[in-house]
Amino acid sequence: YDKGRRIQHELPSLRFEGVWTSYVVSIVNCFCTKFAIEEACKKYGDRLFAFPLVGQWVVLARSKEHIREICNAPEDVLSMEAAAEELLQLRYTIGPEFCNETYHIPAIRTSLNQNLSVILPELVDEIISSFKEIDEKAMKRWTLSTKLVSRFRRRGRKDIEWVPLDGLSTVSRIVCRASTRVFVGTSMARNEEYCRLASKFTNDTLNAGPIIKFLIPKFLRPMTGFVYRAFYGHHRRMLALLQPVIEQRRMAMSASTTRPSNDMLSWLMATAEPLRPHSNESLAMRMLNVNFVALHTTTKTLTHAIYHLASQPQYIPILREEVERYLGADPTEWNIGKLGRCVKMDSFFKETLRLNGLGAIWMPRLAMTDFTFVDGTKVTSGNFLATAAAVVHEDNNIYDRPRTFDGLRFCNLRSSKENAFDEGSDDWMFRSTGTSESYLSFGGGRHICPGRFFTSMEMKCIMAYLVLHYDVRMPQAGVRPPDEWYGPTSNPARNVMVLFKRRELLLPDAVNVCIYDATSYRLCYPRFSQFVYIES
Ligand code: HEM
Repeated sequence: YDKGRRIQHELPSLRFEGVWTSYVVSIVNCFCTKFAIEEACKKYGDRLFAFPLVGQWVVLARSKEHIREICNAPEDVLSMEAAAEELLQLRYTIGPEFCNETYHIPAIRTSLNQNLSVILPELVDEIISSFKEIDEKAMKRWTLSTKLVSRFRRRGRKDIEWVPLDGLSTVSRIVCRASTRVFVGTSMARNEEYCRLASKFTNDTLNAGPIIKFLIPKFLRPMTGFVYRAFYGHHRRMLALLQPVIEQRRMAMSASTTRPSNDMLSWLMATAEPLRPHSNESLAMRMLNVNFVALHTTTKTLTHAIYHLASQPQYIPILREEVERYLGADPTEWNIGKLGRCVKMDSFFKETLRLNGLGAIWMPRLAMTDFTFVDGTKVTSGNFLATAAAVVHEDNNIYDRPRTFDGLRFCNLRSSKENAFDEGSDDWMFRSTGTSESYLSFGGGRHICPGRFFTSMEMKCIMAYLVLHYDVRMPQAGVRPPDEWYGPTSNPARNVMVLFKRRELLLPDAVNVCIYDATSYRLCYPRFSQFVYIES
């Protein structure tokens, strides 16, 4: 444990730098990591400093110059793969094959991103279907129980309309179904066992990694990993579910030269097969890994966004108006171009990720050789580096009123720039998928998140469907549940009920009210929450 500290003795660190005192401080820091990092940043300004996490010292960077250098450093100098492997003990939790071969990354980077417009209709279809499923189950249960209660308590109809749903698990269900539809297809998206396994695998892996790292001595880790994998049996269960689908795809691929379907499984097979044929086990495991990087990140972000929306319902009409204007009420007609015009919703997600990202420390890197920054600061081989992302995101030299959630912050910044909406302008910086040294939500450099375009599209479709069909609020008006922190990682609060109310969308066909739209000088009437223009 102390090795990292000793070789980094030339870097400043918060008080208590001794072997045992630093260990105690690291445990105390566990309960207030974000605050402790902020304190250190105040003390050391733009300098690099060493920060004790439990069992691990990490060198933190917050200045633009240092972050840029970390992003630009080659993999064999500052390695992201080695850092993730070590911090999450991926070799033992997921398996050595995952660490040795990462062909799922090019599949996401090229095939998924190139096919976004092709997969959009499937994604939307699954979102509609999962909302309907949740809706029916929850509404039935709630209406029944509320009716019974109301008989005794004489509650009014108003109460019955608002249905409480667990925020995190509802979002998790929708994201899992929508992503799985794009990754494997309809059969698995509707398979309860598959979705449960995909989410459980991520949680188990994220919990087991740090436990193995901090509690198990190195020589016992291979055996612990073996026992862990055998006990949980994620791979075995995934193989049992996916084997028939993989066999079917293989047959379709050998029968014709074209790919059988446009989903992640087919892209993985197409990427892997020319190099060397991959076993069914290997492909099933690879699918688990894609779920590992895709599901919890999207679920967390979308839940945070819904908590913001429900606690600040003034944003609902703003987002709804934008969705009605650019996407329209019929989700089957949504496309990438129309989604791209929803700049307010895009800004809402970007602001959510700024304030409620994945944690206080992002972009971990392991120094494979000694690394010297331009200002002369040297980080010796074997040390971990990372960025103090939460501090950067709440820096008042970069953002105005940085601790306040302003859902339209980036939209306003975008429109304040001349020609920001023109083709070829640099407005990408203000888009949710744009990154810079002051916005680190998707990392940076060669490891920048390749799934950010997909996740942005997915979250926008879900949110658009939500605001079109529901009103949301928190049980206690205006109160957002505080995030839960585990050391440097943050999560949206669990077991929090969000109240949903289905909107009355269906107006009678023969509407006897026409509205004069002053912007387009046309008459229109409201239908399906959209304005239908009367052309002649
Ligand atoms: C809101 C959702 C998401 C967030 C906040 C997020 C964030 C990140 C971050 C911070 C990194 C590390 C970058 C670095 O260290 O420089 C990363 C890497 C990665 N992400 Fe995401 N991500 C999200 C969704 C997704 C999705 C949906 C996918 C897959 C479809 C995905 C696939 C990956 C992969 C494969 C990597 C590793 C890239 C590499 O090693 O080169 N992510 N992501």
